[in-house]
Amino acid sequence: MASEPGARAFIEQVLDSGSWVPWDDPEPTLADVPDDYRAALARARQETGLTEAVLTGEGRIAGRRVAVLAGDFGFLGGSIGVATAERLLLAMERATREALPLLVAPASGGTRMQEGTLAFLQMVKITDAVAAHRAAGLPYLVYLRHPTTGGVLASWGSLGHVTLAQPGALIGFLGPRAYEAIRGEAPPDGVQSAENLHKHGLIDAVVPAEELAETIERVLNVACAPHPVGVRPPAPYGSVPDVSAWESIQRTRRADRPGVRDLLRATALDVVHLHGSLEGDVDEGVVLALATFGGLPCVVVGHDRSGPALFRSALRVGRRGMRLARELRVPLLTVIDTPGAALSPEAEEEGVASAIAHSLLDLVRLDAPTVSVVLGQGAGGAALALLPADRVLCAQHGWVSPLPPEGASAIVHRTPDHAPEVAAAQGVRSLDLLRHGIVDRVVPELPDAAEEPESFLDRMGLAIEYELASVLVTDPVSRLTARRARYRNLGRETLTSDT
Ligand SMILES: CC(C)(COP(=O)(O)OP(=O)(O)OC[C@H]1O[C@@H](n2cnc3c(N)ncnc32)[C@H](O)[C@@H]1OP(=O)(O)O)[C@@H](O)C(=O)NCCC(=O)NCCSC(=O)CC(=O)O
Repeated sequence: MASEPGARAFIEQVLDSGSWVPWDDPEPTLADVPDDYRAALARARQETGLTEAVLTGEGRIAGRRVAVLAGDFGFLGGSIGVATAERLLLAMERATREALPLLVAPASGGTRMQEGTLAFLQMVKITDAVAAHRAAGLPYLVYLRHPTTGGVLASWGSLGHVTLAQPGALIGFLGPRAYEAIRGEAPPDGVQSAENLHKHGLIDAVVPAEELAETIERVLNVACAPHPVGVRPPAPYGSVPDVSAWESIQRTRRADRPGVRDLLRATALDVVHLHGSLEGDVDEGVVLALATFGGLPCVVVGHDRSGPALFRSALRVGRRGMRLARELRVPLLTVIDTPGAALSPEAEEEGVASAIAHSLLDLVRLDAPTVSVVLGQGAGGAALALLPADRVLCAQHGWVSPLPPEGASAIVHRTPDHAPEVAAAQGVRSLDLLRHGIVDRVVPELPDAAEEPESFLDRMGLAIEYELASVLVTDPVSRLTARRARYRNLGRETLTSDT
């Protein structure tokens, strides 16, 4: 790929025109530098007009203040020495102090070889500064430019709430020059490309620099959205019709029933689809996105009914969504629409049950406000893993059952043929869920979502907006207390005492 435009060109391309304000100190200096390194530094300064391999400062994206840290590969391969690290550190600390989102855009050969191990260990303090910034609830956004390698990728380049990359960029841990020297052969073609890492769940999206500002704007519209001051409830819906469980189940299985992607398309704004766990898991069975509903922000984790059965990877992607909601301090919206988790030898061996348990563990105690929506099918542990929330909405034909009704019938009757009666007896319908306090509000379908997708989705979008507003205005301590009490008390009214 053609050589990377320098840090200055990148900054000009991405920030609002004329908004850049540099933060860098004039000339970082190192004592006791060998002559050849001193000469290389002087040459790099002369050739690039920069004083170090990173530029730091602030500017605006769509009018919003953002701190920016950009690497310049032309300066000693964008490598990180002690002075470079100091500059990064000071900028990260200032961004945290001034409560600014950070956009970091490295282009680097990694640790500066001329400075050796002391430079290598700088990764620790840079990572600590990233941790402090994230702990302050501030968005940390990464744009990986060509090339990004070594300790930069293995520290501040891989810790984004959202990670984007330049098309065609070489991105890898051990860069090809070192790989070939150490392993005696060139790395296979294409492995260290932005596109390949995206495919493997390590990068959310590959975005040209000229489109970056627009993507960052949407991310910040979600991550920095103001909280509502009040809540306007939607009109009441009237009573929930008494249709059979089996009729609802069949209606939710219609191929043309709208799913989470349709919900986002029809009712949300600022949608940024995220991809994978950023730790190497990808799963087409789950949607992870940032979005706003009526201006209210949320992280969306939803089952994609058009995707495959859920494996452990889907649950890991979901848990990333929970972490994002907690760290960015925005509500989590989960959308349940699954015929069930993968039932296969591989799923057993990779621990799908353990993944469900860990998802549930994270969700029941999640600090962030939570709203869940039973949009359609809600079979088994895969549904449960996303269900518990401060507020639970259910589409009229949505249902929740311990396993697919045919499986329940097989356990009780040794044949799947009694699924309709078993589903009725198990109380899986929205009407039953409402009666038991498992859901708070049932959103009508007239007569079902597939027959009136636009108006159903509008109704659901408004209901979500209302619930997001109500969880956002509730004080966090009482919200968490109420959530715990709700699940603690579930089903207790059905107990009798002999004494
Ligand atoms: C990044 C690259 C793909 C870029 O290849 P290119 O052909 O475009 O460029 P290049 O190799 O000629 O490099 C351009 C100039 O930058 C210099 N340069 C590159 N990386 C450097 C570094 N880390 N320290 C000091 N100088 C560096 C080169 O010497 C060269 O200088 P001149 O022009 O004067 O000759 C390659 O350099 C590469 O594969 N590097 C290895 C990356 C890597 O594995 N780093 C790990 C470092 S250890 C580390 O970071 C810690 C860890 O891994 O945890």
